[in-house]
Parts: sequence; structure tokens; C-alpha cells
Amino acid sequence: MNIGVIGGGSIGLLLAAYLRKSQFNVNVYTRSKRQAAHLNEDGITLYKNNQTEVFTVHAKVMDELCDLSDDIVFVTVKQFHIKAICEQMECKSSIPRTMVFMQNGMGHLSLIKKLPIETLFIGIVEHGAMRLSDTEVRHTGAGTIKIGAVQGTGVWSHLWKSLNSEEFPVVVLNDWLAIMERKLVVNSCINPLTTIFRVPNGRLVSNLYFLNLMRSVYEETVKSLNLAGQEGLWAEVLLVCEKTGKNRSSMLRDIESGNQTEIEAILGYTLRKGKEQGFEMPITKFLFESIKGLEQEEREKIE
Ligand SMILES: NC(=O)C1=CN([C@@H]2O[C@H](COP(=O)(O)OP(=O)(O)OC[C@H]3O[C@@H](n4cnc5c(N)ncnc54)[C@H](OP(=O)(O)O)[C@@H]3O)[C@@H](O)[C@H]2O)C=CC1
Ligand SMILES: CC(C)(CO)C(=O)C(=O)O
Repeated sequence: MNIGVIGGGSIGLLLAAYLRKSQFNVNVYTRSKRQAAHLNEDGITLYKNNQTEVFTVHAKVMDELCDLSDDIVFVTVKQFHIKAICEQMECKSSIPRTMVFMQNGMGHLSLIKKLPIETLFIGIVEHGAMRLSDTEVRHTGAGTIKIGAVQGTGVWSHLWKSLNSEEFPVVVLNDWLAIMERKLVVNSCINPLTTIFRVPNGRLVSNLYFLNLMRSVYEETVKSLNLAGQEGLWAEVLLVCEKTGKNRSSMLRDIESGNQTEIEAILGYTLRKGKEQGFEMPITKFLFESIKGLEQEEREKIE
């Protein structure tokens, strides 16, 4: 079976490595020629705790492909890249029948549902991963990948079963929208606060002042999504903080490396939901403006 992974970032390299570990043939589609060349030459080096493993992969430049003929393709770009990916797909002579989109945040669903593919999955990533170079990735926090079928179902249970392992758990859940919303709550609570205070995820639990702030963000978020009173949701946020305790959130790393963040897809979305229902979300608004402000600071430093 041929499996494609679009995006050679932190999650793309992590996923490609574990797919290879499960003996699948993996093609990684990168944005740059340089990264594709490095991956073909050196493979992917995966660091986890004190272990180092190297996996060979085939890599190609996404823009240079005429067709994408893998059996299944995982899309691991950032949420704000999805529009460009959908446009690139329109130019290919053939596209896969099954795709899995693994983005944080909401808002891209309407775009991906328009793609002419039979089976569409979303994947919720609860792992922490950090790309160290074009070919090296560190598995910084072990979590779970949750898969949900948005349209079609296909016959993929063998893939999820083969990929699933103790160190890389994969579960299939029926209620994918609920899973996405729960992940949105997790990211709304963790990502902006860790970015403003420049702390790893675990500090939001071990520092009581940060914990109080996170609880306030949580209250506003669950109200905007009509999830107030959902059993186990606050415990889930705390568990992710603990499990990825040493991890710097993807938003913090984006700000530190001068990249755009996914704030629009995370707090931008919950703010819109709150507005639709006519209530104020002062803390969320403060966090949203703070992250937009930090993005601008970083941009102006570079210019
Ligand atoms: N990293 C983490 O720990 C976690 C991440 N997530 C989520 O997973 C998703 C991916 O995150 P992450 O891997 O960290 O992001 P990265 O920024 O590390 O990776 C995104 C990759 O997509 C590539 N890319 C962008 N556009 C294209 C394109 N048109 N064709 C091919 N490649 C493209 C980028 O290329 P280039 O390198 O050339 O810019 C980059 O390598 C996000 O939604 C994130 O929120 C969720 C949980 C944890
Ligand atoms: C799970 C978590 C919070 C891990 O850091 C994440 O999704 C992110 O960083 O974007």
C-alpha cells in the first residue's frame, strides 16, 4: 500500500516515521526542493526519549507532481495552508480517493468537503512533535491520534490497526465533530497562554496562577461552543497539559520562529461563535489580540 504525507513539518515527519515503522511505503510531499532532496538522501531520523531511529522515505515536491496516486494521503500542513492545498489538488491529473486532514482548529471543513474525493477523514493529533531539521523530528509528547470519518468510510480498519501501537496509539471515533470541538477547547486553553507566557504546556498546570487563567479561558470557550457541563472535558485539558508537559505548543513555536500562527482557526472561531450568540468573551478577546500583536511584532522584526 502506498501512503502519501503532504507536508514535511513536525507532524508530517512524525507520522511518516511511524508509518514506515509499521512497514508502509511512504511518500512525503514537501514544499521545498531542498527538503525533498534531503529526505531522499538521509530518510527521517526520529528521536524519542533516548532512542534514535532512521526511516527511509520517498520524497517529492508537491508543486511538481502531476498526479497524487497514493491509496491514501494524509495532509499535515497548517490550517491556513489548506486553501492552497485544495487549489493545488485541482491542478493534478488524478487525486487520491481517500484523504485524512490533520489540522488543529476549525474553519477548514467547508473547504475540504468540496474536494472530489470519496472518503474524507479528519485526524486529531494529541502528540507533541518538533521538527529539528529537514530530516529530523523529536517526538516530544506521546498522545493519541483520533480519526473520524467525515464522508464515506472506505475499508481502512487494517491501516488504523497496523499503525496503532503502544507508543503511537490510533483510535477511530464516530463522533468526529465532537472530537474536533473537544480538541478546539484543548488548543484554546493551552496554545495562546503558553505563547504569551513562553512556557511549556505543563506549566499551565503546575503554576496555580496560570491554571486559574486557563480555567477562565475554558469557561468562555465551552460557553461559546455550547459544551458547558460536558463530562470530563476540563480533565482532558489538564491531561493534555500533563502528557505534553515538556512540549512547547505549536503556537509558541510559531511565534518564536517568526511564523504565522493558527490563532484565527482557534480563538477566531470561538469568538465568532460567542458573537453569534450575543455574549462577550473578554479573556478570549484579550488573548486573540495579544497573539495577533505578537505575530505583527515578529513580522516587523523580519521586515
Ligand atoms: N507540532 C505539534 O506538536 C502539533 C501540531 N498539531 C497540528 O498539526 C498541524 C501541522 O502542524 P506542524 O506539523 O507542527 O506544522 P509545521 O509548520 O511544522 O509543518 C507544516 C508543514 O507543511 C508544509 N507545507 C505548507 N504548505 C505546503 C504545500 N503547499 N505543499 C507541501 N507542504 C506544505 C510546510 O513546509 P515548509 O517547511 O517548507 O514551510 C511545513 O513543513 C497543525 O494544524 C498543528 O496545529 C497538532 C498537535 C500537535
Ligand atoms: C496538544 C498540543 C497542545 C500539544 O502541544 C497541540 O495541539 C499544539 O501544540 O498545537
